[in-house]
Amino acid sequence: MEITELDKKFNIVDEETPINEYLSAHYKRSFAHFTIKDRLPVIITKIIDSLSRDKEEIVAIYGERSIDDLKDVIGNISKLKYELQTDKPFKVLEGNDTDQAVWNSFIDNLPEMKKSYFSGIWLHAECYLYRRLRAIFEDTTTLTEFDYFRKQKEGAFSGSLDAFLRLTEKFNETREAKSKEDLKVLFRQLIRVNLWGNRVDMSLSAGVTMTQSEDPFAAIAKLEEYILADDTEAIWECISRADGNIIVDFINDNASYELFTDFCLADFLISHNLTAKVRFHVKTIPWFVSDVTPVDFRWTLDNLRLNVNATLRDLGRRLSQYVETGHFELIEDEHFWSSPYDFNDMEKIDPTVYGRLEQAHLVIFKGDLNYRKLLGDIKWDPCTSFVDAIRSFRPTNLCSLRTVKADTVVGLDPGREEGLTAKNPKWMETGEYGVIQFAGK
Ligand SMILES: O=P(O)(O)OC[C@H]1O[C@](O)(CO)[C@@H](O)[C@@H]1O
Repeated sequence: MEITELDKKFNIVDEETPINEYLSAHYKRSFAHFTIKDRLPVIITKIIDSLSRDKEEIVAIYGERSIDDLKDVIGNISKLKYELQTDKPFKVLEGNDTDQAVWNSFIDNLPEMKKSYFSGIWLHAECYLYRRLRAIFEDTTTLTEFDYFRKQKEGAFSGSLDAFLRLTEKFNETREAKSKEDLKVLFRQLIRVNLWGNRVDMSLSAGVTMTQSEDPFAAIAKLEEYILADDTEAIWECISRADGNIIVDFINDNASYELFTDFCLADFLISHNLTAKVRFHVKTIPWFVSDVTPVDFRWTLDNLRLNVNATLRDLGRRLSQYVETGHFELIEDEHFWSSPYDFNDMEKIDPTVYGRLEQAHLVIFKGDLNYRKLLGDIKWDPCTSFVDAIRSFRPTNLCSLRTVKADTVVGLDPGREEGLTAKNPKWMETGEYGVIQFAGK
C-alpha cells in the first residue's frame, strides 16, 4: 500500500494492527482505518442526503420551525464530516444532556496523542462520532426526538417480514416441546438464529438497508462451519441448571431482524419457564445506524401486535403481554452503552449499570461492537481464551453472540486464523463468521 501525503500528515503507518495493540485508524491496513476514512464519511453523507430528501415530510411532522433547524443540522453535520476527514482533535460536548459530564471528562483525560479520529483508539473515535451526531440534533428546538436512522430501521423491518413469519411458524410447531432434550435442541437452534441475526447490520453496509430474505432455518445447517467458537453447551447448562427463577439480560444490538430473533429467544426462555424475567438493555440515542432505541423496541412490538398476518399478530400480543406482566422489561435509561468506555471500566464508571447486571443470572452481549467493548478494542492473539480477553469484567455469567465484523477475535483453535486468512485476508470484516462464547462467574 502506498503512503500518501495525507497519510504522512495524519501520521498513518502502512501496517496491520500489531498483536496486543489497540485497534486504530493509525494502521493503514486495518478495518479501523477503512472505517474512519471511508465508511463513516459515507454514513454521514447518507444522513445529509436523507434530511434533504425527506425535508417536507420532516417539516410536516415537526412543524414550520424545523425548517431552520434542518438547515443548521445539515450545516453542522457537514462541518463534522470535515473534522473527521481532516483529523481534528475531539472537542468537548456542549448542551445539557445527562451523559455529557461523563463524555467530557473522558475527552479531557485522553492523552493528546490519542485525541483524534486517525490517532485515537478506534472504539473511542467511532463512538465519539455517533455521539457528536446526536449532539447536533440535541442542539435544535424541534428535532431533539428525531431519529435520523429510523427510516432505514423501519425499512429493514418490513423487508424481513417473510423471515419473521417463517421463524414464528417454525417455533409455533415446537411450542409443545417438553423433555429437557427437546428444549436443548431448540435452544441450540435459537442461539444460532440469534447469532446470524447479527449479520443484518446497517453500519457494516454503510447505511444501506439490510433485510433477512433467506429462510433462517435453512441457513442454520449451512452456516455451521462458519461458527469459529461454540460454547452453546455451557450456555445451556448455565440456564437449564438454574431453578427458572432467574433473570436473563440482553445487551441488545440491532433493531429489525436481529431484535426479532432476540424476542424469539426470550419468548422461548419465558414460555418454557427457564427464566422468570428477560430484560432488554437498549441505547438511549440513535447509534451505529441500526441499534435498538426505546422507540424501536416499542414500535417493533406494536407492529407485530397489529400486523395483518394473524401468526405475527398472535406473537406480537404474547410478547406485548410479557411486557405488561413484567416477564419482559425494557431498560431504557442506561447511557453507558453509548459511552466510549470498554466494559472493563463499567464497575468504576457506571456502578448502577454494573449492579443491575449483577442481578442477572446470565447476560447475553449481542454483536460486534459489544464484543469489541468486551475485549477492550485490543488486537488479541486469536488463540487467547475469551475468559482472558474480557479480563476482570465479570458481573455475572456472560456470553457473546457475535458475527465477526472487526479485525479482532479470540478463542480460536491454533492455526485457524492462518487458514482463514490464507483463503481471504479480509475474512474478519465480512460478518460471514460467528462466535458463541461464554464466561462463567
Ligand atoms: O451491529 P454490530 O454487530 O455491533 O456491528 C457494528 C459495526 O460496528 C463495527 O464494530 C464498527 O464499525 C463494525 O465492525 C460493525 O460493522
